[in-house]
Amino acid sequence: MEKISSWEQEQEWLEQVKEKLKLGIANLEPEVGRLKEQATDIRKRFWEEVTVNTSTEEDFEESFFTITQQNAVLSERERSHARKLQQWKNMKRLLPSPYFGRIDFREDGQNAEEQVYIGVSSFIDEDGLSFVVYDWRTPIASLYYDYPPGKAAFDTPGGRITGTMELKRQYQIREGQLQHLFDSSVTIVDELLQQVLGKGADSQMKSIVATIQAEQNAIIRNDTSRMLIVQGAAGSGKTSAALQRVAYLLYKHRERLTADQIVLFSPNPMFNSYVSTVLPELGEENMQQVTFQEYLETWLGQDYRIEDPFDQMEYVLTRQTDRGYQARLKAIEYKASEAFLRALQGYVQWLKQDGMLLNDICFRDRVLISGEQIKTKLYSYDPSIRLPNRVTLVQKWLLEELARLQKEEQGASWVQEEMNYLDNEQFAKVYGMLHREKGVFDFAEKYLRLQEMLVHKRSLDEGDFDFAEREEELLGEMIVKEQFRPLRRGIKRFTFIDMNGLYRQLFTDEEAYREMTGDAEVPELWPDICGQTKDKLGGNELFYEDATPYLYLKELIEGVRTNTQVRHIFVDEGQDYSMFQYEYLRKLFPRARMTVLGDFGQAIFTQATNLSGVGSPLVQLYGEAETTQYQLVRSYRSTFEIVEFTKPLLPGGEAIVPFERRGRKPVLTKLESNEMKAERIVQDVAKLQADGYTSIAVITKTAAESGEAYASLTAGGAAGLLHITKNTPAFKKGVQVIPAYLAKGVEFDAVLIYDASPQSYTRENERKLFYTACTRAMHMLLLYTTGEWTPFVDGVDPALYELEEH
Ligand SMILES: Nc1ncnc2c1ncn2[C@@H]1O[C@H](COP(=O)(O)OP(=O)(O)OP(=O)(O)O)[C@@H](O)[C@H]1O
Repeated sequence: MEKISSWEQEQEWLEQVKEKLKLGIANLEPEVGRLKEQATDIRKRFWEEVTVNTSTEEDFEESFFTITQQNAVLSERERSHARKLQQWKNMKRLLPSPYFGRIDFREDGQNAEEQVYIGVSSFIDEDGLSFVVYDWRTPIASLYYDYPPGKAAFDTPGGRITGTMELKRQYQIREGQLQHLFDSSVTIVDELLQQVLGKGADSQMKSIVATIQAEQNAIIRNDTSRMLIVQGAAGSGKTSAALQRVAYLLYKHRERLTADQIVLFSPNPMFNSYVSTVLPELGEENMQQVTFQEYLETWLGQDYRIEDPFDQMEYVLTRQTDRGYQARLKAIEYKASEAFLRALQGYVQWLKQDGMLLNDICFRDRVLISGEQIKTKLYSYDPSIRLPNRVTLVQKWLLEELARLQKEEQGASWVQEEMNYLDNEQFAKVYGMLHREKGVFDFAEKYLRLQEMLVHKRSLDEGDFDFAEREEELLGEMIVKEQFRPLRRGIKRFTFIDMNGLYRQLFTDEEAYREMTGDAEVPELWPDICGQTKDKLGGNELFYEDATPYLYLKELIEGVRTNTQVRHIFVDEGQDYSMFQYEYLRKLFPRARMTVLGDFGQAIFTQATNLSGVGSPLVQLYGEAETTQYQLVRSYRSTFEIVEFTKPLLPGGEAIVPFERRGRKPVLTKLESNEMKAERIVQDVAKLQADGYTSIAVITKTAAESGEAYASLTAGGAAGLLHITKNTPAFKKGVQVIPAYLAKGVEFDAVLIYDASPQSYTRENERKLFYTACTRAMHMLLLYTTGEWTPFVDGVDPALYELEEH
């Protein structure tokens, strides 16, 4: 390829590439259509083409051979179709914007330099050999992200390649037209990034492939660590890096890894919808997205009503004057701690010797197998066998016992009675069941004949009589079996273990607790904590802070459920998960690698985990050798002015580096009354909208405050406000009223902090909430109060904001 340098040459090249793409698309189009037809056709005619003949061994072999052959042809067609379709889709995706970057690279020892154009997928020329566009995930493309012009190197499966990057160019191409072109040198800031970040917020996240920064690229491409921990400031691109990483892994391991083997844990369902478009935009399928709460519901939802983290948060933030508040706070902290984790492990050791609580297995108000019997059985096994293994043995024994008791039960008088009262419909049902049961299929056939005989009033001969008896026996068996079904199901679900009692038993007195847990430390206010926990359990409810420990204990006793399919777990907002949750995830997904992204500066939940640094428990999860930690300190979301204002809100915030994108300083407005405040906010929102901002959030501290704000702003004349609650399924563009903890992970053009007074934000746990709320703003941040300012603002240099007092 000739060296392309001027704007005209670039335009010409773009036209050529577009032509090539159009040609490629046109060439493939009929083929894609035809292949699809062919595949459906073969599927349709599959059985017409093969005649199955099993009369002799040869015939059978021949049939088998034809089927296998047909199948192979079909699979190949389908594979080829999938490949071609993918190529075709990729070309169509490239057409409006074929590439976003270019590097000219001269490999050491080579004379010629290569011009490498980079886009969202690869495009190979007609010759089938030369790349017109390189996928951003190819090894050579990493040069674009990792280096300024000059000496550079990249890793390939065959080793490291070194050389010199002569040129690094960025393009903005929209609807096939070249709009801008930037050449970067060592000193120039990333102009494309400037442009991208200057745009408005969207209700859905965008991909960042054109402007991935070197520090983010390292995270995206790390493919060696079992555990990858990213601690990054607000707006530093953690979620973005996570999503591009998913796309990278899917590309790199496309032969082995599929999107459903990757799970992303999201902070709330709304966030799911926010990020759900990024991967499809990159031509990849979405990974599985879940919230931890959904997991808890799956495993415990049948037995308990589980509080969700938002209700817990609301309690922590609003119920300071409640009796027992301090104890609950202590409990939340303790139940998320490593100390409690160890205590539960100690408890299971203790249970190995004694103390298991087991439920009677009852049937028709009778105890069939008593808890005592089960206990005796459990402790009769060799004590060196692990508890869950013994529980499994007991389970097996119980199922056998149940089968025996079921047989015995068949002679009981109630069975006879039931049989007499079977109406036609039930009879038919039982008959139907008999028919379905493979083993009694024959019997059912005979039964039919018997019925027929009865209908035709034929007298029964001796043989028939035997048969009727057998029928009765089988009917009896069916009846008992049906009634025993819940018992069997229960045993399979381990309901013979009194889990509620076992968890509750921990929360008795201090001495007993110590004894059962191998001398675990007891937090302050233990008696109150015990009372609260037991009250909840009594009503078959679980506090959020109890749900994971409860599940953890359950798994330690019953054996761990595992999912070996999943290969990658991503945990976003990772600071909001407790060690318990991590420990649980590690056990649940034994074959998965984990990527945890979070910001301790936004750790608004009491059970937060510090992700990085010395003594981070997260590093211990897989051990230091298997863990890589990254720090992201550059903040991309907010303007320079907003970042400078939010930095001092956090201890250690001075390490955060703003990106050079300028805007207005945050505006702090003090008003005399709530009415005036509402009026002013309504005016400000209108002004922001007039200035072209479309995504605006009035952020409150709690859901309760959101309700108030929504009412007072609506009364103040605001129309069409969106009131966001934990049940809102997806983001929409517009003006929203939203509690800070639901705004986690997302962003808005403008943020209005509804009440920045000391009443809302004073306590240490409110500092991070305040920081989280302020850092949602991309371009404008406005704060309001009717009295004093929160002490967190008092600590900020007044030169960093504009103050208006009315
Ligand atoms: N390299 C990049 N190029 C373009 N935009 C970027 C880049 N990195 C981050 N951004 C943008 O910065 C904003 C913040 O990114 P993201 O939400 O991924 O950050 P985060 O670290 O997860 O933030 P938080 O912790 O506050 O939720 C997004 O609008 C994202 O598109």
